[in-house]
Amino acid sequence: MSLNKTFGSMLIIAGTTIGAGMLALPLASAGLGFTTATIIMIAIWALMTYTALLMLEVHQHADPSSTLNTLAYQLLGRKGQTIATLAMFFLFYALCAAYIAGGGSQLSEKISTWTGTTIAPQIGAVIFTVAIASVVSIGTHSVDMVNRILFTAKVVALAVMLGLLLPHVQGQHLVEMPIEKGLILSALPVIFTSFGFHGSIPSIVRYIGIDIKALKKIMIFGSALPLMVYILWQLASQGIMGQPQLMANTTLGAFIGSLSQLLHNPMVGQSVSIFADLALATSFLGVSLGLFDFLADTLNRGNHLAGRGQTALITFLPPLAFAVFYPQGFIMALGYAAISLVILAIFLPVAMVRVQRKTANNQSAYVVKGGSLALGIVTIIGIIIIAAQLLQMIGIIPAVG
Ligand SMILES: N[C@@H](Cc1ccccc1)C(=O)O
Repeated sequence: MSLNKTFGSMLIIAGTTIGAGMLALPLASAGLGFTTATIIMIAIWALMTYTALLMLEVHQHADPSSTLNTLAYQLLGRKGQTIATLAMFFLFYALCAAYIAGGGSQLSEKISTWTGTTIAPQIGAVIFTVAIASVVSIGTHSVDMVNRILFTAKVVALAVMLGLLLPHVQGQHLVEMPIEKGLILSALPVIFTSFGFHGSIPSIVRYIGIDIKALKKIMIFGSALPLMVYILWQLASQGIMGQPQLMANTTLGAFIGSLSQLLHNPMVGQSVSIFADLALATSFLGVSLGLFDFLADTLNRGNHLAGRGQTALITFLPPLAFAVFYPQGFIMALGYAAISLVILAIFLPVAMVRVQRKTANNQSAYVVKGGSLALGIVTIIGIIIIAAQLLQMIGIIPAVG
C-alpha cells in the first residue's frame, strides 16, 4: 500500500473526528478536572478504535465497495438495515442541528460586535445555514474546493490557538477532581460523539481495498491523532480556568469571552473563535454533504435544479428549525447525536461480528482480539452512554452545557 494513500486516509479519519465535538469538550467536562477527563477520553478512544477494527473484520469478507447499509442487510437482514438507515439519518440530523445552533450563535455575536447592534442568534443560524446550503447544493466539487481552503486554515488556527493557550496553563488547576460523581455520567455522551468517525470507514475501505494491515494502521493512528489534540485542548482549557469558572460558561461564546478576559489578550479569544468557526463550518460541510447525498438517494430526487432544491430543503430545514427553537442547543444536540452513534458505532458492529464469527470460516482471517467478553463489555458501555443521555433529558442527572 502506498504510504501516501495510507497517510491521506489517516488524515481523513482525523479530519472527520476533530470537529464541533471538540468545542463542546471543555464545557461538557468542566466539572471533571483534567485527570478524570483524560482517563475517560482515553477509554472512549480505545472503545471507538476497537469497534472500528470490528468493522474491518466485517469488511474483509465483503465487497470492497460495500456500505454500512449493504453490510447490515447481508448480515442482519432487512430489520438490521432499517435500523442502520434510521440511525444514520438521526445522527446526521442531530449533528447538523448542533452545527447550526453553534455556528449561528457564533455568527450573530460577530455581526453584533461589527455592527454595534444586537442580532438574535436565530438570524445568525439562518445566514450560516444558507451559506453552507448553497455550497452543498452546487455539488460535491464545490464542497471539496471550499473544504480544502477551510481545512488548511483550521489546522493553522488549531496550532496558533494551542500555541497561545498552553503557556498560560497553571499546574494547580490540573489536579482538580470531579465536583460531583453524576457529572462523569453526564459528560459521556458528548465526549463519545467527539470521537465519532465511523461513517467514513466504508469510504476508506473502498479507497484502500481490503488490505487489513494498512487499514488497521489507519484506524489506530487516524483516531489517535484526535486523542492527542483533545488532550492538549483539555490541558489548555482546564489548566487556564479553575472548575467554578469553567462551569459558569454554558455556551461556547461565553467560554471564549472568559478566556480572553482572563488572559487580558484579545488575540487569544480571537484565535479560539476563528478555530471554532472553521471547525463548525468544515464539520457542517462534510456532514451535510453526506446527508444531502443520502437523502437524494433514498428519496430518489434527481440531480437537476428542482431535484437538488428539494433535497436541499429536506436536508437543511429540519436542523434549522431545531436551532431556531433551541438557539442554545449546541451541546444538547451533540448529546442526542450520541444515541444514534452508539447504535452505528457500537451495537451494529458488535451484532455483525457476532453473526459473522458464527458463520464465516475464520481460520486464516482477521479476528479482533478480546472474544465475546470484549463484545459484551463494549455493549454495556453503549447502554450506559444512552442511559446517561436519557437520564439527562429527564433531569435525573445534571445536564452539561
Ligand atoms: N466527531 C465529530 C462528529 C461525528 C460523529 C460521527 C460521525 C461523524 C462525525 C465531531 O466532533 O464533530
